[in-house]
Amino acid sequence: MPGSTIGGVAIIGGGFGGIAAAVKLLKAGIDDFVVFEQSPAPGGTWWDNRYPGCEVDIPSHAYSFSFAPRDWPRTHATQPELRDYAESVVEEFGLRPRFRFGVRVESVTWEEETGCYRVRTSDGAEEAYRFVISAVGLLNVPRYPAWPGMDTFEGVSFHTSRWDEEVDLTGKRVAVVGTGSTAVQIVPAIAPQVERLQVFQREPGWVEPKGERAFTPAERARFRRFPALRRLYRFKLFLQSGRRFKAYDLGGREQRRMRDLCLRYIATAIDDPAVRAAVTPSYPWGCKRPIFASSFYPTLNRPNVELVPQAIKEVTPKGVVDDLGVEHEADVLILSTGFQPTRFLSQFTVTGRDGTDIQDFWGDRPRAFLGVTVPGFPNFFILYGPNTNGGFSIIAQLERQAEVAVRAIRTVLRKRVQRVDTHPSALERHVRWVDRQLAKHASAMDAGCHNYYHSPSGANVTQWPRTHFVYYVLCRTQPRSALSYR
Ligand SMILES: Cc1cc2nc3c(=O)[nH]c(=O)nc-3n(C[C@H](O)[C@H](O)[C@H](O)COP(=O)(O)OP(=O)(O)OC[C@H]3O[C@@H](n4cnc5c(N)ncnc54)[C@H](O)[C@@H]3O)c2cc1C
Repeated sequence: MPGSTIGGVAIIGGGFGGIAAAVKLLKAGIDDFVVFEQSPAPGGTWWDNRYPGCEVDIPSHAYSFSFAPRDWPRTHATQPELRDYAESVVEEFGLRPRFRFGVRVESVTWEEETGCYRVRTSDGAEEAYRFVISAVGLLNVPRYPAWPGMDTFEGVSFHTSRWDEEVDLTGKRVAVVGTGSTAVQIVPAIAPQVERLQVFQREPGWVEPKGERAFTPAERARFRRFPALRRLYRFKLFLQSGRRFKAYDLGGREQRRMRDLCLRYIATAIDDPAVRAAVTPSYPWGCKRPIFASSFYPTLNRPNVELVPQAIKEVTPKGVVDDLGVEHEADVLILSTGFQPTRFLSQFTVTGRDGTDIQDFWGDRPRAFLGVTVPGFPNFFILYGPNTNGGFSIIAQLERQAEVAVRAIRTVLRKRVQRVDTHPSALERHVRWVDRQLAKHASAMDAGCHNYYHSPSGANVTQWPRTHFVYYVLCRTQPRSALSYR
């Protein structure tokens, strides 16, 4: 764009990924950046998901930034606490003036002549930036089912990530569709309030008690007084997650241990033998995302709650029809049907060198070196990209990705070159390694469950196959030979 000013870094998305990128840039001494966020506030996942009972599944001292420790009141933070945390990190690092809230990025297009991306936004602006960091998340675009009759429903219907706060559920007949990580939080939270709650389950998940509790005042005081203790506790949580990780090995002892733990939990927490049978999965632990919930199973014992172990096949004006053809009337239909994680970067168009659209480059197999860079898309970085989901705390994974991006940007600036790009062979090697690791993983395509990890051709495109420590080491060591600067 001749004559126009060229910006430094455009960060797209103001969730924890965008915030991590912004702070890492500042810490590297790079302060020429902007964060585009379509919502009116930071937080991403924790801004969008406001359903009753929403909270994180993993311990908060691990699910927080290494550079922004917090005096967490509970082992697992609630959604309002996490939203507040996002706000407070934005304040602490003075990021607010860098945010452009309410602005959606529509496209980024590489321009060979200027060595910049043209960034087009929903407010009609077009600006040039030397670098782009995409932080638009993995679980950001809701998945709406295509059941026949959906638009004929006379009650109220909404997706869990678009919770309608105007709707009072008191005394209503409510149908929750889905029994994944979100539904198991909503069901116990709304059961005492509604007249009748039907929970539709297509396929059960392996559920383990979460063990959430408030920290005692003494524990909190110790963490405040001795920050090294808190760091040690965080480190211990990551170490323990390494043991859990072994359970993904199908033939291993840990796999059996996790199954037994979950089976014992079913036996002790659920009264009705028919419900116990219905919630018992027939596939290996770890095939689907493991579910952490301490109050879901006990809630199924309530007289006003019914588990319907059937998928939905149709919606009528009065309710839903299950796979067996039985109609269930409902006033409110809550779609706990998840997101569209395999459609990476569907939120905006990315055009790289020679006018290549990233979706054409990917076809049915979204792939990126370490999940972050893609050959032919210079100076472009993806956070929470292909095959990075897992590794315990996504915040930790996001920090590693932001570090890869910021180190590369700093190298471009230090070497006074125009661009950084990825050797195609480095990407192909990385993908082959990921595929080899995932072939032994409980989430493999043929392990026998429905999960959200696979693209239509069957490639697992979302999951990181090893622990966070392995990711950490690879992110520190591999970019040196995989990235080229000129
Ligand atoms: C209900 C739920 C529970 C979860 N629980 C856990 C958990 O227990 N542990 C865990 O590790 N992870 C969990 N996750 C995953 C969670 O998404 C990540 O931990 C993390 O919050 C992802 O941050 P992000 O910034 O990458 O993406 P997001 O939080 O999704 O943020 C992306 C941001 O990009 C913005 N955006 C998207 N497109 C555009 C555009 N074109 N222009 C401008 N802005 C755009 C969005 O508005 C959003 O604010 C959970 C996810 C969900 C949905």
